[in-house]
Amino acid sequence: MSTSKLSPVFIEAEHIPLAGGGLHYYPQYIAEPDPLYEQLRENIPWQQPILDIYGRRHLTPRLVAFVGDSGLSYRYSGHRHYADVWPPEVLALRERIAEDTGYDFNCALLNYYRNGDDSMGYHSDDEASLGGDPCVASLSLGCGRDFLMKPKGLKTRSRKIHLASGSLLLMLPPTQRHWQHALPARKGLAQGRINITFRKVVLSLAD
Ligand SMILES: O=C(O)CCC(=O)C(=O)O
Ligand SMILES: [Fe+2]
Repeated sequence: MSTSKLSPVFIEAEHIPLAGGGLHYYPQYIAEPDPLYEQLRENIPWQQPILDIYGRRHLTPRLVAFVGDSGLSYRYSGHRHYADVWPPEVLALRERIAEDTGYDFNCALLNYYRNGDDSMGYHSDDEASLGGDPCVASLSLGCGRDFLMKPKGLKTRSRKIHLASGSLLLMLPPTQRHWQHALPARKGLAQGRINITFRKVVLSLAD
């Protein structure tokens, strides 16, 4: 049997067990995140979709993009989104994450939080098109931000994880079934952050 030397990425990995799920957190998955952050911020065709919440229209409080394998679409936040082609640096990340974790993905949602006013509310990544129990891999670049989690049905958070620049958070099955997560606003924070969540749309289940 071959014994391969573990890279620092895995030595520092933290497993966070959750009742009905679990996380793997790799704080320094990317050694030099700043150039990648700048590159994506400048080159991704960011959009700000309009959300319909109880009949009122709101601009999404962050910028988004959706990339993936050709022809793939994914329904989230009330709209169907068609995948843009993979930017080469995001495709390379997908391949590296698949190799390192054993999970493969066919699309990614990118979120650009321009400053601390931008946010994402509580939700689960549990769309039918992701199949019953998806693994979601979340890569963070730029300003560190708090990521909150709470069991479905509870009002208050029960976990807070500070997502550092260059970190990778794996939300393991069946986390999406039992937990919600959010990225709250942090008033006064001037720096931006980009998060990429890699997902696998199960084509036969696409709605
Ligand atoms: O920005 C984050 O860390 C979370 C993003 C997220 O939950 C999502 O895209 O579904
Ligand atoms: Fe999410």
